[in-house]
Amino acid sequence: MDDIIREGNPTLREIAADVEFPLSDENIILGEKMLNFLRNSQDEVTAEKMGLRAGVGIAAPQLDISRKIIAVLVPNAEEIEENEKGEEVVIPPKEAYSLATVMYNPRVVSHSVQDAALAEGEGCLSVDRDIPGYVIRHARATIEYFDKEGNKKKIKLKGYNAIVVQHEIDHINGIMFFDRINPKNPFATTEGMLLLD
Ligand SMILES: CC(C)(C)[C@H](NC(=O)Nc1cc(F)cc(F)c1)C(=O)N(CC(=O)NO)CC1CCCC1
Ligand SMILES: [Zn+2]
Repeated sequence: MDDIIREGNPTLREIAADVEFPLSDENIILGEKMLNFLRNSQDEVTAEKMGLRAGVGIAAPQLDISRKIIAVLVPNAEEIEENEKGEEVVIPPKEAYSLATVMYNPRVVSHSVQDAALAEGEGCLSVDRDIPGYVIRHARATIEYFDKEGNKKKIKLKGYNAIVVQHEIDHINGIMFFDRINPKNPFATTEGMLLLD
């Protein structure tokens, strides 16, 4: 999985192919490998050993495979509380992840008029440079996709989950995050835009 291709590789600018159903074993295994890559990258010990940046999402084109497959793994934050002795106590989240899935042929079927952007801007596993600016995305988006059993799913996303999934769906359509930064004023905001921190 360390063979993540970098910007400049034409595959990142292609519109990837829809996957066929029933899924081939190859496409099922590929999805599992992508999700495992994200798990490994979020495990400090493994990430340190493999020199990985903690990933929350990845798209098949980033592995030089031009197919409409994405994997997302968004961790829920743990709570830090103080006990009666004033000691900090770490409370693990009820659910480890707010999103943990492989999506086949995902697409945005509807979205809010309102935009949103991460206040910190975005990066990308395929981009080895910092590109400042607000990446203008939909604040809320309804996503249709197929799961590995071939079931059609429809989910409504908002907040950070909406950002991650839009970032990955962009990859299977040949769009990079910096395409969505205002070239004249990278920190320009649109009417009513949400800034997520
Ligand atoms: C580019 C990189 C910095 C590695 C980014 N990671 C990331 O956001 N890590 C992260 C954030 C958390 F909130 C909690 C956590 F556990 C880890 C990322 O994976 N991506 C995915 C990517 O490049 N997919 O192609 C970029 C993000 C920018 C906005 C959405 C995804
Ligand atoms: Zn990316």
